[in-house]
Amino acid sequence: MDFFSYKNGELYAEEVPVKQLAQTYGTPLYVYSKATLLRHVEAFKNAFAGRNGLVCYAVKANSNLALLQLLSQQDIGFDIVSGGELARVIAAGANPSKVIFSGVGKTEEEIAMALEVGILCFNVESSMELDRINTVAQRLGKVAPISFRINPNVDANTHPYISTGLRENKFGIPVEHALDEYLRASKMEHVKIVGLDFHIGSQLTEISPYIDAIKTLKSLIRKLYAAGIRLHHLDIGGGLGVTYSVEAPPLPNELLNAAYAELQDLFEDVGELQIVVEPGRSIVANAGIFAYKVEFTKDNLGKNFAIVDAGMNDNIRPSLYQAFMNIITVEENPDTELKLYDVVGPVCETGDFQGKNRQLRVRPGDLLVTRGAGAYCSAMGSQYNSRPKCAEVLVDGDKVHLIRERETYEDLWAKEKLLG
Ligand SMILES: Cc1ncc(COP(=O)(O)O)c(C=O)c1O
Ligand SMILES: N[C@@H](CCCC[NH3+])C(=O)O
Repeated sequence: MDFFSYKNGELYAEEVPVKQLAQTYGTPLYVYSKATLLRHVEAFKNAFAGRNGLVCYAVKANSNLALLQLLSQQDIGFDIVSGGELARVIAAGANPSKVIFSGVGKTEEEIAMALEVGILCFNVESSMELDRINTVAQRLGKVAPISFRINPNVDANTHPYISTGLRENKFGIPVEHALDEYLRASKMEHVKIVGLDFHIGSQLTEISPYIDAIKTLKSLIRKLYAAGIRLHHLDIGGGLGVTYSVEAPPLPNELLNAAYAELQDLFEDVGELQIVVEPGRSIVANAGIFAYKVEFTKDNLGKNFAIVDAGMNDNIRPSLYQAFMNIITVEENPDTELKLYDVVGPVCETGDFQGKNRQLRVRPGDLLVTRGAGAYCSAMGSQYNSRPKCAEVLVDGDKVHLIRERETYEDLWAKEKLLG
């Protein structure tokens, strides 16, 4: 069921007309559907089919406090990559004991903060990071739970900027070094080995790269057990893709079924490990839309532009990854001529577009919507060109919650200081 659908020629978010939201809260505007978000969380939880699993939502995809609050109420954990994300999940009321800390550049302060609040584990991404965690834990009189993020050198078949499991990518430690690092960690007094992790990329539309990674890591896990190192969990990362246009990514239960099937022989030998997943995009992307207004249309010698009030600062995905995101009109406008448009923003960059060559029936003043905008859109927003960050609302049936106020001009320079 699509909670963003047309009724009488007009787009609704659950039971609220998008036009009404735009009138009340202005544009550009991010609109999220609570029912969609919760359905996606349930799909992951159910995919474990009663087995020992943990869903850790990847906060980077959308870190709005109210959304984190809603997610933590679903009794799931979080995957974080910074002290800021840790502070956010705590502020949202999450339990730190379900937080996994990923990322290649954890600072001493971030490690200390995570140890003080008692997170589930650090996904260690380098030899030096292991030493740093052990040293900080020693200083604080703690034992840090750790898991190594292993780079299995598999091709995730996705955009090069969001591929993370190849040797040439900065993430994780090479599988060839893994046994030595685990052995080193096993001798450290202030770390405790609890798991093994991989995350090979984002917007994956096939199961096979996950299975290739699991195959590689199964033999590593056997070597660890032979060396007397036992694990509590195996974290298979996030990365499950979503449908932006014609992609048909696997469903969470298809991924988990395939993973369990591949792991069966290992689990028979070493016992069943908890499986952790770190989904971001597949939880929030299609739970959100981005609504904006057409300010002008113009015809430059046969090339049509729809100039909108949303810029690359609000949603950078099309500019940064040439990402295709579906653009639809809020009113179906059957009487308006269908034309081919580049949907461009007000930012002074040629790369400032939401979509190119789109067949649309639009007039100035009309509202457009980019679909699939719940993930990596607001979260990657900036104030470039001194554009205040947009408002965000969460729709729940016929109720609307303003979950981020539109920034004011004063907010733009709130942290800046004039010379004395
Ligand atoms: C370590 C880690 N976990 C989880 C995710 C979430 O990925 P996705 O939003 O593709 O599910 C990412 C981002 O790719 C990541 O870097
Ligand atoms: N920002 C990327 C995904 C990055 C994944 C983070 N590891 C996107 O919008 O597709």
